[in-house]
Amino acid sequence: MNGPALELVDLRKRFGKTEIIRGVNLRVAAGERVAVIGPNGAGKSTLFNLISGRFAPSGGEIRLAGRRIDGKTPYEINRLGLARSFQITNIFPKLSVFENLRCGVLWSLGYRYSLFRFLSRLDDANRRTEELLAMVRLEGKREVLAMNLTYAEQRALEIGITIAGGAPVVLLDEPTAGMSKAETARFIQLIREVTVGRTLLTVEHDMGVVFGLADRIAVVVYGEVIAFDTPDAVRADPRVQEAYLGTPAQPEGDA
Ligand SMILES: Nc1ncnc2c1ncn2[C@@H]1O[C@H](COP(=O)(O)OP(=O)(O)OP(=O)(O)O)[C@@H](O)[C@H]1O
Repeated sequence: MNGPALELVDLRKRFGKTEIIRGVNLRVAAGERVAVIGPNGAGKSTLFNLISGRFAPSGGEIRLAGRRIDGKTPYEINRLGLARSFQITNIFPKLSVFENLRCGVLWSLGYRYSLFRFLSRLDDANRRTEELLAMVRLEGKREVLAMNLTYAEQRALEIGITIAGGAPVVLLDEPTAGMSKAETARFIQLIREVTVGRTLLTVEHDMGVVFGLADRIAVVVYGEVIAFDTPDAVRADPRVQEAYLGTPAQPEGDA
C-alpha cells in the first residue's frame, strides 16, 4: 500500500558500447520532492528519458506505484500516472491560456469516451481548468494567447498543462532555467504549491532551487547515483563535494 511512488532497480542504458546509466537504484516515496543533480553529461536527462519512456532501458526495472513501466511507451506511462514537462514545447502558442489548460484537462479524459460521455464531462473539465488557472496564477492572463506571455508565465502554463491530467508523479526538467532570481523564487513557491500531494522528480542545475525545493537529492555522477539523501546530508557528503569540486573535502580522509 505504502510502497514507493517510483522505483528504479539496477537501471541501465547503453548507447552503442558505452553504458551511460550504470545500475541506478532509487526509491522515491509518495509525496516526496526529489531533485536529481550532477555534473554535465552525468546522465540526468537520460534517466528522465528512461523513466518517461522516451528511451527503453538496456537493463533493470522501473516501477510506478509498484507497476512495471519499463518498455512501455510515453503515452502508456502517462496514462498510468506519470506526467513529464517538455519545457514550452507542449504549449499551443496560438491558443489562449485557458484553452491551453483545457486541452491538458481534456487530454486526461481520454479518447475512449463516446461523444456523449465526453460532452457530459465538459462542465467538469471547465471547472478543473478554472482551478488550474488559479493554481498557476494566470487568472489575469486567461484570454491572452500563450505566445504573448512572458517566458516565466509560459513556464507556469507549461506546469499547469503538465499537472492538468492529475498524474500523481510529475517530472520537471529544469523548471526555472532562464528565469531571473526573483522569478525563480516565485516559481519555486508555485512548484511547491502545485505539487502538494504529488511526487516530484526534477532535474536541476540551480542549487538555490535544489535546496529550496527538494526533500531529498539524488546525485548522479557517470551514470551512477553516488548519494541520495536530505539536502544537508548531501551538502556535507565528501563524495559529492569531490564530484563537484574535484577535490576531497576532507584532506585527512583516506584518499
Ligand atoms: N541518444 C544518445 N546517443 C548517444 N549518446 C547519448 C545519447 N543521449 C545522451 N548520450 C550521452 O549520454 C551522456 C549523458 O547525457 P545526458 O544528457 O543524460 O547528461 P546530463 O546529466 O543530462 O547532462 P547536462 O547536465 O549537460 O544536461 C552524455 O555523454 C551524452 O553524450
